[in-house]
Amino acid sequence: MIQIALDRMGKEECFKIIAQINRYIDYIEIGTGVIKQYGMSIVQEMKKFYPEKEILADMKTCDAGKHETLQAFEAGADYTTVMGFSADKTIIDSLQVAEEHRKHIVVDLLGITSKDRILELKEIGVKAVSMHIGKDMQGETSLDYLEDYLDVLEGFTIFVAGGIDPECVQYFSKINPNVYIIGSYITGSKYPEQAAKNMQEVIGK
Ligand SMILES: O=C([C@H](O)CO)[C@H](O)[C@H](O)COP(=O)(O)O
Repeated sequence: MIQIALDRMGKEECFKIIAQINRYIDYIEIGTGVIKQYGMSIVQEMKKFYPEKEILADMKTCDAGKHETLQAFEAGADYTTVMGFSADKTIIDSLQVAEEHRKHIVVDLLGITSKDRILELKEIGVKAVSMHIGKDMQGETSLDYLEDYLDVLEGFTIFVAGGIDPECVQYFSKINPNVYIIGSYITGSKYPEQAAKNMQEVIGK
């Protein structure tokens, strides 16, 4: 499945892109910077326009788990993100809110290299994780490391993110992701619809 990540763009452009690529995507991510710009109202509007899509608010919560998770769900998000390096209490509080609302938490593993931490996350009840290479580290990180995590990722729903384009899908596919998060390859393209179609063809449904 494909999640489009809407980052570094204005509200009008976010809606324009989704209108163009709607048929190729399953999840719509409202990026962290976009939420910082517009607040929770853009999450609310996106869900109103696309109720059939899974809406993920990329809150990147690292403290005040209960409050921020509630903010995302009350705005209509189906998924919200919590950072893997957060205190266990933050993650557990977020998971609890998700359970109460029958919604979902994706724990973002940005910056986490310890397999033990991933196993701890499983212990405390995390169901979905995102193997994420941050914007500022893309191009500096060899993607070969991904398959070293296959054993500890077993049993999680796996999201992958970080500069994914048709050429590097082969590296990410080694960990059998459930959801590919694609941002700039589509949103930075002159032809977003064609780019989204390319990704769908490479990834398959
Ligand atoms: O989470 C993201 C990043 O930290 C910027 O906020 C992006 O949504 C994610 O990396 C996907 O975008 P691309 O890397 O541009 O594909």
